[in-house]
Amino acid sequence: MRIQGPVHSNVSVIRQRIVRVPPALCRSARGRTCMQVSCVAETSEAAKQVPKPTAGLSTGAYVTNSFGAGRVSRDSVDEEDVLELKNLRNYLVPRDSPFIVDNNHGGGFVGDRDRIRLHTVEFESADSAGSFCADGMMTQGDEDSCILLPEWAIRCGPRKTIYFDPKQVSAAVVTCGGLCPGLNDVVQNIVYTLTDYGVPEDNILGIRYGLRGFYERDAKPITLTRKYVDGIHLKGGTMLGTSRGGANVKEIVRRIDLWGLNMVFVVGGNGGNAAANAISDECEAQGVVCTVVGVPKSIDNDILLIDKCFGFETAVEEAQRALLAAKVEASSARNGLGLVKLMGRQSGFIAMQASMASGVADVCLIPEIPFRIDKLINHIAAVFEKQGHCVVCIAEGAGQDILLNGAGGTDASGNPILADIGIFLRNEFKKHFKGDADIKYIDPSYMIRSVPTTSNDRIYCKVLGQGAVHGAFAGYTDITVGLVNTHYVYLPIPMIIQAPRKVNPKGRRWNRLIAAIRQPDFS
Ligand SMILES: Nc1ncnc2c1ncn2[C@@H]1O[C@H](COP(=O)(O)OP(=O)(O)O)[C@@H](O)[C@H]1O
Ligand SMILES: O=P(O)(O)OC[C@H]1O[C@](O)(COP(=O)(O)O)[C@@H](O)[C@@H]1O
Repeated sequence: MRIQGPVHSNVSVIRQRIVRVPPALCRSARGRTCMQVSCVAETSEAAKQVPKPTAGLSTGAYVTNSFGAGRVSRDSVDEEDVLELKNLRNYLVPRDSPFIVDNNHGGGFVGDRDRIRLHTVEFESADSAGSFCADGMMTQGDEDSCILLPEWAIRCGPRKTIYFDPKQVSAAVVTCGGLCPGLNDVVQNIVYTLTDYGVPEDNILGIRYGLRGFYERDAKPITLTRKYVDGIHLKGGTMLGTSRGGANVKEIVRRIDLWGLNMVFVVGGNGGNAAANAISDECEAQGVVCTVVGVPKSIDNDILLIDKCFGFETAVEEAQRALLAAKVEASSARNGLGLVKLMGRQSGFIAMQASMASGVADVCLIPEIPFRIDKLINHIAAVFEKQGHCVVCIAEGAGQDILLNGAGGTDASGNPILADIGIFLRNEFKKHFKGDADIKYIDPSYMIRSVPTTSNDRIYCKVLGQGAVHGAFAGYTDITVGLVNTHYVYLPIPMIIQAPRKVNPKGRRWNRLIAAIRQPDFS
């Protein structure tokens, strides 16, 4: 549907509120994420400079940032402290959900005001582990990058009131970026859920080979029927195809308009969600009423706020197999050294979790934590001394700073092209240990991301596929769906694409690993 003039979607971001913080509240904020606020408020001169509450806004203790308001005190929670979502409801006609007849199979519905708490831990003091940035998220893995978040996120799920007539829905599904276990599962469940609402099968398009498939002549979209997607979850990869680059957003929106699409589902990572956001904005600018919903995919698990991306658990399962193989090889040789390189361009989640899960890694190196080769080699020598062999796990993005010939440049999507740290380290180890170590190098990267999902991920993908469609029928747009604090929520896409999520070098998860494997500091 096209309307005259630009669509002004019905508010999305938190209302801007800058509220004076009483010193008492600042103290109760335990000197953590609200630092910026409390520092200002504790000095009386500075406090005078903090704007007074705007008329009509309830007094609370919040500070605004680009996408949300940060909570300062739980006492002051009010109705609006929630990550609001964009919606197109002003342009759509509300109606009953078709599932109302049997109260959604007896399971009931989710209300628009149902919400999930984003701040779940109450810390005793600023000394408690993890208390820093407790009311927010870190975008860069360091303390300066802490962004405050509101208290709540809107719950994902089916609503009693929907904003599209299922018979009039024309939807498209696209997968983009690198492979990840579960892409087919998500596509399948989007199709199943759309047809459950009553969307005619002929009206569901599968876009081929990523975003370029919207407009490239040699990759015509396919019709996604239930029969077509039956059983696709048993295979790895994506039956739609994927690619990097090709995000010609104007051209994409031209096709959306031409084909009369009113729902677009983008299954992608930080890049894919950025594309979804750009498509949503362009639709808005051109007055095209189409809801755009992302499903966050990242084998690197590097999406802000999301507990874990679909496929990540499967990837860890596969990755730890490579570590187990490295252990068998290494422990069968005198001074055996098993070196395993895993994916993780900017975030070391796979390496960290696989190392922890395997119980055989002696060293884990991730992009977030720099290391020195001499210190690493000394440690490996010490491990040889103690146990006769050593297993080293390295994420592909680690140690890029020490590589002599960085690959440089970017791929078609603008992601940095990395130099091969695995080969480099293997050569360095060979140079150093000469004939005194038996080095086996394993790079299972593409094997890991091409497998079908394990059962937990399969279930997760089902919920995400269903949730994406429920969000679209609810009239929301520019949203993504994910598991946050073990609940399914909708998040505004601009919130999650600010930066890739990283392992917190001072966090409990990393700390548990290095304690378990007794890894010293290599910096
Ligand atoms: N900032 C952006 N704006 C619009 N499109 C983008 C942006 N970043 C990436 N894309 C597009 O999103 C798609 C997927 O991005 P990519 O980085 O390859 O994978 P991922 O979605 O896994 O991060 C590509 O087609 C890419 O061109
Ligand atoms: O060889 P490709 O397809 O560019 O993929 C390599 C990259 O894909 C990843 O697995 C995931 O990247 P995306 O999330 O951008 O798809 C990275 O870990 C890895 O660097």
